[in-house]
Amino acid sequence: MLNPRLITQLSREPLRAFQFGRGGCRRGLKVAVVGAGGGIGQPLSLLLKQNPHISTLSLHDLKNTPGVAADLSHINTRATVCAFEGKDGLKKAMDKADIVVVPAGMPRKPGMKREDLVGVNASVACEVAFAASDACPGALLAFITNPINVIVPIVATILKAKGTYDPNRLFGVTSLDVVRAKAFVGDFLNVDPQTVDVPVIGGHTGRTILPILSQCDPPYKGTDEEREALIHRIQEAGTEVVKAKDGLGSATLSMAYAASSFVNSLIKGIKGSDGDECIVECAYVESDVTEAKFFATPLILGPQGIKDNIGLPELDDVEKQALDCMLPILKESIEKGIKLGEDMVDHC
Ligand SMILES: NC(=O)C1=CN([C@@H]2O[C@H](COP(=O)(O)OP(=O)(O)OC[C@H]3O[C@@H](n4cnc5c(N)ncnc54)[C@H](O)[C@@H]3O)[C@@H](O)[C@H]2O)C=CC1
Ligand SMILES: O=C([O-])CC(=O)C(=O)O
Repeated sequence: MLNPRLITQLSREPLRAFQFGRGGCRRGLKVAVVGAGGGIGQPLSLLLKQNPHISTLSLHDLKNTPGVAADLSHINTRATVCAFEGKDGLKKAMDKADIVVVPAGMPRKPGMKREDLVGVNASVACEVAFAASDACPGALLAFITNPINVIVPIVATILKAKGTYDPNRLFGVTSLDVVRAKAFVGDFLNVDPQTVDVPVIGGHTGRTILPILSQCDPPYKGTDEEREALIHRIQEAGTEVVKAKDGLGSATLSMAYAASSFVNSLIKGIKGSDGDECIVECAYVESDVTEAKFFATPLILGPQGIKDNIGLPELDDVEKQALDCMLPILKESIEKGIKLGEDMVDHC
């Protein structure tokens, strides 16, 4: 066990890389968490430490990762935990990673929209995209950083300019919308939410979050008013948490749960499914399913990331109207992201 004074001393060293566990990082599936010291990053790292397929869990943040890594390294599961800090540590943390999951960046405060975070968070995404191009060009990249609708097009544009873009390997994580839809529908129907299946398509702000209740399993039964209220609650659930936390940030624990489930599915895809099992997750990816160049739909995951885009679920008339309403909003965010990405290619 490393004693805390040694960690403090080490953290002043310029290399800023530490390994905890038996004999350093072992070969195997490597998952890097960028933003690992934050509200989402810490519980997400805890959940990922429990995945037996991960042999190296590589934690990066601007500071404080040695403490988080030392703490996690005492858990008796397979993954060796490595800690990296600062800008210099980013590429080292991501070196030859199989999966990079990114909960780095600023969260909302009450009164803010997710879009208000672009100014700060675009540069974080840009740094990660540049580092990924050099350190792990074949990795699956899962961005949690808001606003997802803009951040993913920024990253795609930068990766394209660097010649390392593979649309099957870049994901905006929207699984919290699915987790919430399952929780709220389960509550409404008075059934175990784990047994609920409901696709959520589109993007990750307000009206661009579209739960397809017509395809819910078990079938959703409610009046039109109840259905409208339920959809509105799913769309505004992030704001519900921001208000409840009253200035102390946005969803962290439910997001960590949703992101770890998503990463576990990516891992299942990489490892190959057992028999006929199909690994399906909704995520915001490059898409030709609608007029929007990026769009979340259910995806089949495989060893190279997206194996197949299942496309739009069947929609009823109300859902078709909601889709028409959301597309201009989503397209504007995507254009903004592409433009920002082009501007950042030379300046990041
Ligand atoms: N996709 C989704 O469904 C959700 C997305 N989010 C977003 O996730 C992001 C993180 O949220 P929290 O963990 O609550 O925030 P937080 O502030 O608690 O943690 C963010 C961490 O990122 C680190 N960071 C900032 N810039 C960095 C950089 N350049 N390199 C490495 N690390 C850096 C910070 O030091 C901090 O530890 C926010 O943008 C938030 O809006 C939050 C909830 C749901
Ligand atoms: O609402 C926020 O700012 C965080 C988020 O994306 C969510 O909880 O869905």
